[in-house]
Amino acid sequence: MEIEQSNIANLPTKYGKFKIKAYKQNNQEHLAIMSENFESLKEPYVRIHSECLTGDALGSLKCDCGNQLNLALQFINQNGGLVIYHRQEGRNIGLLNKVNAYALQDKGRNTVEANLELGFKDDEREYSIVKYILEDLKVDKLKLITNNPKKIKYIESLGIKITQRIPAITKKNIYNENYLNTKKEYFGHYL
Ligand SMILES: Nc1nc2c(ncn2[C@@H]2O[C@H](COP(=O)(O)OP(=O)(O)OP(=O)(O)O)[C@@H](O)[C@H]2O)c(=O)[nH]1
Ligand SMILES: [Zn+2]
Repeated sequence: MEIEQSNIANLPTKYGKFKIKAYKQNNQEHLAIMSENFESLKEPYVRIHSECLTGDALGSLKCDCGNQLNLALQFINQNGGLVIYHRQEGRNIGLLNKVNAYALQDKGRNTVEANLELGFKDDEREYSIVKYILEDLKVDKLKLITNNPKKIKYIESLGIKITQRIPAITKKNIYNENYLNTKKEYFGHYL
């Protein structure tokens, strides 16, 4: 697998100062966003955040992604660690297909039914680039910020030790209630 890497650069943000490094694999560009003390940490906090343009950049209320990203950046800036911004939009079906899935949700399908109706699996994400980034940054032990038990299993199956799970819970609203219920009941998220 051919992976291109950037140099490390400074990124001051409203949450505080970070260092960033980019990785490119098959036209998907991912980002490692590190706290300034990252190199000195033996067991960093890590958030693997799947891209959600509508939630992360547009303030969509249909999901919890934007709030989870804000929380994670704030937490990691204060407590030390790494956010991997994993550019697998729409659980890796891409933005156009996610909008089609949203159109089906407007007609009453839930997030899983919509994916299946479009011919996709319920979740198309894969984590090989995450393994690569963690190895590159010399992380073999971490505290993972997630509610997703499947994500924990995937990361552990890559040979990475998770010593603690930190919940990433955000507020419900009338637009994301169904989405969060499906995550809890179908995917088994700790919500
Ligand atoms: N296909 C599809 N993807 C969605 C939908 N809503 C959000 N997403 C994507 O779902 C991904 C986030 O996955 P989630 O299931 O919310 O959470 P997770 O990453 O598995 O688990 P956490 O670590 O607990 O956040 C992002 O890539 C979003 O773009 C949807 O209705 N359909
Ligand atoms: Zn989202």
